[in-house]
Amino acid sequence: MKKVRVEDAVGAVLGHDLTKIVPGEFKGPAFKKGHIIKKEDIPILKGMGKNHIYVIDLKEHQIHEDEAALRIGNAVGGEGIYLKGPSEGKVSLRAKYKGLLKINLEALETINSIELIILATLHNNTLVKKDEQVAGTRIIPLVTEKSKIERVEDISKKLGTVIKIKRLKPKKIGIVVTGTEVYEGRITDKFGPILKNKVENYGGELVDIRYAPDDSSQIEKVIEEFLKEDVEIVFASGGMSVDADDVTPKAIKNVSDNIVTYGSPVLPGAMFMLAYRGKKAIIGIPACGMYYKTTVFDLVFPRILAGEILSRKDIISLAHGGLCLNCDICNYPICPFGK
Ligand SMILES: Nc1nc2c(c(=O)[nH]1)N[C@H]1C(S)=C(S)[C@@H](COP(=O)(O)OP(=O)(O)OC[C@H]3O[C@@H](n4cnc5c(N)ncnc54)[C@H](O)[C@@H]3O)O[C@H]1N2
Ligand code: MOO
Repeated sequence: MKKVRVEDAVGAVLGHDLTKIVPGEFKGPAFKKGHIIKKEDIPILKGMGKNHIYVIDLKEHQIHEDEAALRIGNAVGGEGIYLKGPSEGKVSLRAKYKGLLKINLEALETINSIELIILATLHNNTLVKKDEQVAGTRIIPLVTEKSKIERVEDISKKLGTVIKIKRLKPKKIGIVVTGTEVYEGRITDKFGPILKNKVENYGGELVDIRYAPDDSSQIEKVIEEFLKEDVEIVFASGGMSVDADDVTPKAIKNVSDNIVTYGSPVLPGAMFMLAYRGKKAIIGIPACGMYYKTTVFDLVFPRILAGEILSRKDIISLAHGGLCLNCDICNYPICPFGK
């Protein structure tokens, strides 16, 4: 540390806390270790009886925690991210808009392998709100080598954007509610309104809810109509499991050219189906989607709205964290489900 005149200390980094005491009123640090001295601090320091202070002698190859955190934040934050701070050496990364958080896990791990640098994030694929904090970063000591920050910048360049937010696009959605009991009016449709609500909450554009009995060709006919009307995502609800009348998977199979999965390693959601006709997704939603507040549907649908074409591997990787706790009050996404 170096002793300097207060007047000469502007821009320098304070080497230790400076305590201020006003009898009966205040005792505490007026300036904290690591604070960068500003011009307006000079009269305050003099008023505290400080004509000289100890500052950290920052060498050419070193960087202060505030600047380091800002540089890491700028290097790792991509589309849809803004920075807040630094505050006490930490920079937070926030969402510019509502969307799907994408974390490059390989890059995240590589960056955190650099000693004394930390970057903590929410889980990949979390649906985040505007202004929500999605990550935080800092270095551990007050000062570190510039070369470490340059490594973070290199990793971000080589491995691609580390943290970004994908916007959800308001895709056109058609719902076909299956079940002869509903089609014939024996029971009131409870599934359609629930799915309509989900579409609205996630920001999709509902075209129509149509009905079909447990007859494969009639379900196919409704799906085909939707596809002709430029619907981009079709939901088919019910009839997804093993009963003699469960024909929805067969209907989806017949109208699709790519079956990604029938069955998902998620509970609730075992009987879920995802298929594509070209880029149009056809989603079979089992009746659990009507009963439980959150199911596999909530893990998959935002990703499809964000423009992702999901593979079988994406569905398989839902297994870890795919068991819902089935809480009395559902706090999803603030829970382990889908993480
Ligand atoms: N023996 C087995 N039983 C069940 C299995 C299984 O593998 N073996 N799977 C279970 C799972 S997992 C689910 S999820 C459920 C339901 O699957 P489905 O999608 O086939 O459901 P449905 O048979 O069509 O209907 C079940 C129940 O819900 C009522 N329903 C359906 N749609 C509507 C609607 N639009 N409005 C109101 N009510 C509706 C329907 O009338 C039935 O009562 O199967 C488990 N069983
Ligand atoms: O598809 Mo059922 O989903 O597991 O309750």
